[in-house]
Amino acid sequence: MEKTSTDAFPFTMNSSEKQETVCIFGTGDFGRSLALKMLQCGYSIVFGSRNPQKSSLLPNGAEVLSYSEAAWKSDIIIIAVHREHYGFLTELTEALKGKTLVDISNNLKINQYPESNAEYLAQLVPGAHVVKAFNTISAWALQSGALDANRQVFVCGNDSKAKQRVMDIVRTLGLTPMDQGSLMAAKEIENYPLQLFPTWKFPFYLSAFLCVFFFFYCVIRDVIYPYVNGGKDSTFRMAISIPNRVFPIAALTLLALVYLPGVIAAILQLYRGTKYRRFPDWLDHWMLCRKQLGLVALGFASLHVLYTLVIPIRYYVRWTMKNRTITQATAKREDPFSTSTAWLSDSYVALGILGFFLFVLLGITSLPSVSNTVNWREFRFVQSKLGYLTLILCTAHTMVYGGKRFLSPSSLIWYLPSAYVIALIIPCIVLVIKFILVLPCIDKTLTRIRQGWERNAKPTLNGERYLKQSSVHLDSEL
Ligand SMILES: Cc1cc2nc3c(=O)[nH]c(=O)nc-3n(C[C@H](O)[C@H](O)[C@H](O)COP(=O)(O)OP(=O)(O)OC[C@H]3O[C@@H](n4cnc5c(N)ncnc54)[C@H](O)[C@@H]3O)c2cc1C
Ligand SMILES: NC(=O)C1=CN([C@@H]2O[C@H](COP(=O)(O)OP(=O)(O)OC[C@H]3O[C@@H](n4cnc5c(N)ncnc54)[C@H](OP(=O)(O)O)[C@@H]3O)[C@@H](O)[C@H]2O)C=CC1
Ligand code: HEM
Ligand SMILES: [Fe+3]
Repeated sequence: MEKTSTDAFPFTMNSSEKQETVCIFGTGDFGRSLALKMLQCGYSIVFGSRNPQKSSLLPNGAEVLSYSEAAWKSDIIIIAVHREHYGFLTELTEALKGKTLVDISNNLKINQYPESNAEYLAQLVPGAHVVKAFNTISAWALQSGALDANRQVFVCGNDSKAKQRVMDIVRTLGLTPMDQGSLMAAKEIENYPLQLFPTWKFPFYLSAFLCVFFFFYCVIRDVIYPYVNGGKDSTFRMAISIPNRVFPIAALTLLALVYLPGVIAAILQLYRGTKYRRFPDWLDHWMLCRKQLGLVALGFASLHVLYTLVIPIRYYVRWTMKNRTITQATAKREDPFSTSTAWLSDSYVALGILGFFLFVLLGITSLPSVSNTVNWREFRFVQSKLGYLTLILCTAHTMVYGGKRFLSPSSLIWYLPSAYVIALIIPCIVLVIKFILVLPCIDKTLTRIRQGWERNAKPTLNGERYLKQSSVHLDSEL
């Protein structure tokens, strides 16, 4: 078949160049999508198929042969077949000798097989050079061109020439190859698409725990206590009142937990007198999911704002207001205006609004399209300085909300303080330590340590000088 189709014109390759022929085994979803993309980028495609006659829906311009015929047509063969069906390849050992086999397969579960699919393929066809690639790209994304989200193609293989050729193809397709080393890396690469939001796991479980804990805490104080003490049914509070305590408390706690690892890291560096020792794993991982923690916190803060907006239209609130007015009228008693209460009430709402504004600003700067337009220092300024300001404002909002009741023994119910008092513990700890850390004498030492100065500057015995991993990670994340 000649390559004459209109939807397959070359634009990346010089038309005078001889077109490279690539063979694709398997005419399934992925094989077809990849073929279409490669034809558009100027490659000649030969499909290998069990039923070359019956194959349908193939892109115009591609040739379809039997597996054994197709194998002789090209040096590069992309195996777009599920691992379970690799068996037929053993019969083609002769034709595949010295050729580059590209394994693109995925499994259904992490660690489904003892060895990676690519290593299994290498065992089946010992004479071929196996390269792992493309498994993190979906057939749908290849076809629809919606590749903005993920242009990275992880590539690994033992033969560097074969690997280079595959990386060239990846580049020609407008994707970015990421060399992951030898075929030993295949197992990890095969696990990538099977992972479910790995950096979101910790924030997710933590916020679920916080919500459940504070929900039951508030139920005890706001529902069970009034029932036990006066037979009052306050269960309706579980719909809005209690969520509007739980969500802002979760937001404040998570926001504080975004900034806690930074101060722990600073204390560790001061204590050790060097920045060249690796942080413990838990701290490293905590540092790496701060962005996710922050975004989850922003989500909860937004919920709090929405719940707060509906307060005036709530039946319970309107009833309470009306009833108070009637009670005062019948008792001919006036409620004197308290300027200090007015100040407290306006202040805490104003602090909340400002805090939320900065919170949203942090969220906006974390969008890649925005963070790409600011430099590293500007990003740090927003995330670190304005981030602390957000934490200060939100903490102040909560403290002033507590106002005169804050820490008063009368607000204890069954010895339990109000939920927001508990929620203030972590933010206050973070802010106090941060305040100590920015005192000039301590800040000076910390800055010197972070510039490479070491308190005991003699060579370490085992020569281990780890880079501060988390900051490296943070840099590469941007
Ligand atoms: C809504 C929201 C969105 C967020 N989005 C993002 C995001 O997109 N990306 C992201 O990374 N975080 C994000 N975060 C998390 C958080 O804002 C940042 O991680 C922030 O940089 C943490 O600031 P920090 O001062 O605690 O820590 P760090 O900036 O890690 O450092 C603490 C201090 O140490 C200094 N320091 C740290 N490392 C070094 C070093 N190697 N050399 C010299 N000095 C050093 C810093 O200058 C700083 O003063 C987000 C948070 C929220 C609430
Ligand atoms: N779909 C996707 O988005 C992605 C898929 N992958 C990987 O690509 C590979 C192919 O996936 P996909 O195209 O979706 O799968 P399909 O089931 O759509 O296609 C598999 C193809 O394998 C061929 N094949 C060879 N031997 C057999 C056999 N014994 N039984 C059934 N089929 C056989 C068939 O082609 P023929 O009839 O021509 O012989 C078939 O069309 C898989 O390893 C998958 O993990 C990787 C990333 C993304
Ligand atoms: C537009 C912004 C905001 C407004 C208008 C606002 C308003 C309010 C109001 C009216 C209350 C009292 C709720 C009640 O009576 O039950 C409250 C409580 C609270 N707010 Fe906000 N808030 C805002 C933003 C924030 C933000 C960004 C945070 C923190 C991340 C926050 C944390 C809290 C906390 C912890 C409480 C105490 C909850 C409780 O125990 O009742 N608020 N806020
Ligand atoms: Fe890591």
